[in-house]
Amino acid sequence: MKVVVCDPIHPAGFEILKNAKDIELVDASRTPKDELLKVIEDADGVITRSPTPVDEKFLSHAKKLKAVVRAGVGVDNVDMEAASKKGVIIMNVPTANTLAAVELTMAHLLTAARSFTNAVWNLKKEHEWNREKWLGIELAGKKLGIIGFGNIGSRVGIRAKALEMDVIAYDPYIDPSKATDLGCKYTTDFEEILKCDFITIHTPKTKETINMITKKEIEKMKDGVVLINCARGGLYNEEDVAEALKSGKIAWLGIDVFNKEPLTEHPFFELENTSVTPHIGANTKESQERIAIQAAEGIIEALRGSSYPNALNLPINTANTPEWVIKYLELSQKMGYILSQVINKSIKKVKVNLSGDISKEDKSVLTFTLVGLLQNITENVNYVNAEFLATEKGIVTETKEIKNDTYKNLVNIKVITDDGEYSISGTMLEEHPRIVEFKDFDLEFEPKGKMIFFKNTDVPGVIGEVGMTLAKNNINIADFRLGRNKEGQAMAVIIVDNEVNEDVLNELRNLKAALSVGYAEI
Ligand SMILES: NC(=O)c1ccc[n+]([C@@H]2O[C@H](COP(=O)([O-])OP(=O)(O)OC[C@H]3O[C@@H](n4cnc5c(N)ncnc54)[C@H](O)[C@@H]3O)[C@@H](O)[C@H]2O)c1
Ligand SMILES: O=C(O)CC[C@@H](O)C(=O)O
Repeated sequence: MKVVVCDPIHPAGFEILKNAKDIELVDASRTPKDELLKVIEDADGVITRSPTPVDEKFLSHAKKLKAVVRAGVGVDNVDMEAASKKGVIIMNVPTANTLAAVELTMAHLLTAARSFTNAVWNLKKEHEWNREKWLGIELAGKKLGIIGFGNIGSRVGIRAKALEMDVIAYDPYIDPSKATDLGCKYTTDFEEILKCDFITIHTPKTKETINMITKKEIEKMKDGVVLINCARGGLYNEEDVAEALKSGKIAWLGIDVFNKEPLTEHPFFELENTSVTPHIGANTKESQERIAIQAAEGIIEALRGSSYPNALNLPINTANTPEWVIKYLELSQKMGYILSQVINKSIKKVKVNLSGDISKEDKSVLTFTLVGLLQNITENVNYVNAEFLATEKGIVTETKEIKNDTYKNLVNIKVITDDGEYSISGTMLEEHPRIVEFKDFDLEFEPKGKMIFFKNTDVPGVIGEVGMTLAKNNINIADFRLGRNKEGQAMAVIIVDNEVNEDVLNELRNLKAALSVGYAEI
């Protein structure tokens, strides 16, 4: 399997990839981005950092791509929808660079308080001894507003508390105790953040957070406020912030990330009251080593199919899913796969009816069912793209909770095609997967092996005729299950040991009592 490393990573990551016997490593970390598109054409996996956008263009060139590891946190440069449609699994390395980003934020905060970079520059490069000019302010006793109180924001809070700042956290998506347990105030009132002496942002770049600070918000801020952004370019509107820096409304901006990167010219670089760094939040020896190791291990595991650490577009996080749920998901996929083999008309609708605790997992059950169902219809279907592919094929899907008094949990799949409805139900009996209904007939069998589904009018002698036909073709019956209905019909599921070809199935179809004959193999 070919893994292309698209951006520089720590040597420890290269070492792991080189030592993996089943991996062919291509180091394209110094390859110009337009040439990279050629290199990734036959890549099974790639490792990227922020300079490599994983967009439609990238994805359309990488025809064999199965997984991408973003060696860092932010995935704002990954087209998640396009990747999911193509069945490409996207993973990131979420906490390996947290401390590095936290410490850079603290550096910008302290720099802002003491005009540190300017004082250093003034003495070293301009050779001036200016003690009066570099009059700073103390962080102690000042209010720090933190927007986004996740891995980085919360640790900035801890450090700011140690510097005796009053910390206010704004993050509508956390439990307030995450902030209050650390001695920080929690607010849902954004205006309260705007009234702080220092404001730092640590959110992902989303539709909601782009331009979170614009002229309108700046007007509500204190005169002489300090802004820090070590998260993503564009969370603060660059033009509006530049204007306020010029007027002195904002006393200082500490910034590591920009709307367009890389860049060497920017209005912020021309201003004295800014500290600017070239997106080095994650750049410490320790963090880069951790990231590279985790990224290399992650891509290998994903390509081997053993696990998908920190996958962002999988329908379920297998690490956190209870074993019993996984068994039901596997059963749903098998049931979908059985139906895909007996149905020969195009699918119009898939209904997943669930009963018991499994009904809480309806989305995952639907995904696994679709993977099974589409297996024979579509190439490269997987858990990431199954729903997209179903929608693309015009298949309507629906999940519903139903009542059943017989089983603790039940999964019923109904597939509607041009020639009618196909139904299959399954459950786990003493931890073993069992089909308990097929095409509205109650019967019980294990979804395994070579299965003939024989539907007939319920008249004497049919079982004998079926047995004779199979025997004549040297097909041994391993198991025989029968279900009957009130309309005088029967359904047999015959599990056989030997190959069953179309001629044998046609012989069975020609038996007088036969109504329909299907075949599936798992
Ligand atoms: N400069 C760098 O090199 C560097 C390094 C690492 C991370 N980052 C960036 O830092 C940011 C934070 O990373 P993290 O690891 O702390 O992520 P995280 O997911 O742990 O935390 C993000 C927090 O933002 C919150 N949030 C989301 N939308 C919000 C909104 N509208 N308002 C308020 N809060 C909101 C979330 O609830 C979450 O708690 C990301 O953008 C990441 O890409 C930058
Ligand atoms: O080094 C990088 O690729 C970006 C690091 C950082 O912005 C991240 O999101 O993890």
